[in-house]
Amino acid sequence: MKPITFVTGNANKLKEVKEILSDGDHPIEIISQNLDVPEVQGTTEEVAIAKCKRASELVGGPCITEDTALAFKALNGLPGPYIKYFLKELGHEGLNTLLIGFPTKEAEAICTFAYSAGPGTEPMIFEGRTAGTIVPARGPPQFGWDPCFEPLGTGLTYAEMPSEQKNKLSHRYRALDKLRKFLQTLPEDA
Ligand SMILES: O=P(O)(O)OP(=O)(O)OP(=O)(O)OC[C@H]1O[C@@H](n2cnc3c(O)ncnc32)[C@H](O)[C@@H]1O
Ligand SMILES: [Mg+2]
Repeated sequence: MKPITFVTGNANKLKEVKEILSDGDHPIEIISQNLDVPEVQGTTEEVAIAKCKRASELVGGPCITEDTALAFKALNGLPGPYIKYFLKELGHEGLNTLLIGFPTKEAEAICTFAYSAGPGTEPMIFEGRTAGTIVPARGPPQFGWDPCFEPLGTGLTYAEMPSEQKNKLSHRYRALDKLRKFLQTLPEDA
């Protein structure tokens, strides 16, 4: 199948997407474009759809984009799609501090891929979720909030896991599993 263009400014996302999609019987080749696409406010779906529409206009053809949200149960899903700015201003410690006084530290990592067939078309959405707990940072701080997210039942934060382990249970893996199945149905000349 033809390679697909992934528009992202995040090198860690790109690395994981390549690892996950190159694995298995039908590897999918990724071409990346590092473009800074403006992100609107709204639900994770609204943010993902608007970003993919804009990305396909910039690319001038089909593309995929990805949005990651971290939803705290005690905060009714916030910071959600705004986690990037919360992490930047508050750090790992601040994310924990936010939850002081709340009875639950439960959170959900949400990955939303969007596929656009080209400018002017309505993007399709593929979502993956992984449930976990917000904990004081453990493990190498290489990728975003990985050190303070512990998926349920693992006893390890994302940052403490080998990448093969994260890539088998992550929000990103679960969304890509759906996207992969869809991409395989596209005609060769799409
Ligand atoms: O260009 P794009 O693809 O938008 O890349 P971005 O870094 O701006 O990414 P988002 O807008 O989706 O913001 C998500 C934030 O969550 C972080 N993040 C994304 N996936 C993650 C993961 O699997 N583990 C930890 N942090 C992650 C990422 O570094 C950002 O700070
Ligand atoms: Mg972004």
